[in-house]
Amino acid sequence: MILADAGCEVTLWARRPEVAEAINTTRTNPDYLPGFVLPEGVRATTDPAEAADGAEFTVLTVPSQTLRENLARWAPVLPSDTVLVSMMKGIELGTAKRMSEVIGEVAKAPAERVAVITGPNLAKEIADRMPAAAVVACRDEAVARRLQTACHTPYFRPYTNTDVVGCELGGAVKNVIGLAVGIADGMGLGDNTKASLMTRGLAETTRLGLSMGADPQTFSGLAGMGDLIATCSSPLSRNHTFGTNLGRGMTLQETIAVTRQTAEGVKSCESVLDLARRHGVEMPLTETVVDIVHNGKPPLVALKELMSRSAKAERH
Ligand SMILES: NC(=O)C1=CN([C@@H]2O[C@H](COP(=O)(O)OP(=O)(O)OC[C@H]3O[C@@H](n4cnc5c(N)ncnc54)[C@H](O)[C@@H]3O)[C@@H](O)[C@H]2O)C=CC1
Ligand SMILES: O=C(CO)COP(=O)(O)O
Repeated sequence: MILADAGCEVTLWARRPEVAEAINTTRTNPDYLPGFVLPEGVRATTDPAEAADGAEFTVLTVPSQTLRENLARWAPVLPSDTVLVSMMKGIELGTAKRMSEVIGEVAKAPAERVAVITGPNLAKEIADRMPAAAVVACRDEAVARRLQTACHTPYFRPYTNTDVVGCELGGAVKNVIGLAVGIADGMGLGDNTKASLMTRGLAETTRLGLSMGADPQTFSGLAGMGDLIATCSSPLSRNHTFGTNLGRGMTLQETIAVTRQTAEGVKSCESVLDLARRHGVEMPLTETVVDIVHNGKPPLVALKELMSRSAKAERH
């Protein structure tokens, strides 16, 4: 929608023929976005070759853990000069790779042809054309500027950044912190708790980023603090909502059963922790989320343990 509103011709690839058909005939996706009419410049197909044909930008937004498998199928039909754009906020399980790394590897694309769009961009608010800012990151600033122009609309204001690592980490880790804040909300805890989790969550994200060569300033920008605020404040966030259900006492299986859309942090909390261990970085909040979500630790026990960690200086 944003790309079409900015004047691009857009072809969506859809898995199900009925979804492509609905988009082409009624300009709606009744399953995922009922009530929203897509702009004229958007059409859909189930044929990846047709979707990719002549594409200046190829925007990838499948659930992170399915990217490798999907992209392996699409890679042969991608134009050799297309810029591959990730909007995914996850880290691959098993390899602990960022999505841009998976893209580079599977599509054999150099870093100059891989970009990221991230920031406080809750889907429903974007579909409502409510004003939002975002970050368009690419190692090659000229490519970031081209993508910035391609997605700049009166309601969507993208800023460029060359710190791809920091932008991706900001997006992936905020989902984990969003789960933590949701759990706290579900437990009936207050705004002090929420603010403390968000701030210390950003501190551990920055710590990880620094160890991976990211620019620390990225984390106080839209890809870091901005996205963290949106996810941790909004009932529209799937990660936040997932956490709230857990905090209210639902089991993991019950929570999964009532969650239809992708909550990336549920899987990525494990790969973020894996990444942290590979870099020798302590991430106590991420570890706590993994314990609650995957190791069955009761939230109240996890909270007590978190609060009784040894006292530290704030910078550590
Ligand atoms: N929804 C949001 O507000 C935002 C989401 N993102 C990121 O976008 C990425 C995708 O999430 P959403 O589109 O929001 O999730 P979603 O759950 O709304 O949609 C996922 C789409 O992927 C399809 N899908 C599921 N499994 C698949 C598979 N194995 N192969 C191919 N397609 C598959 C689904 O049919 C659906 O169309 C995530 O990494 C998320 O973090 C980023 C910014 C905002
Ligand atoms: O990333 C998002 C907003 O920028 C959306 O967050 P959720 O995936 O938790 O809904």
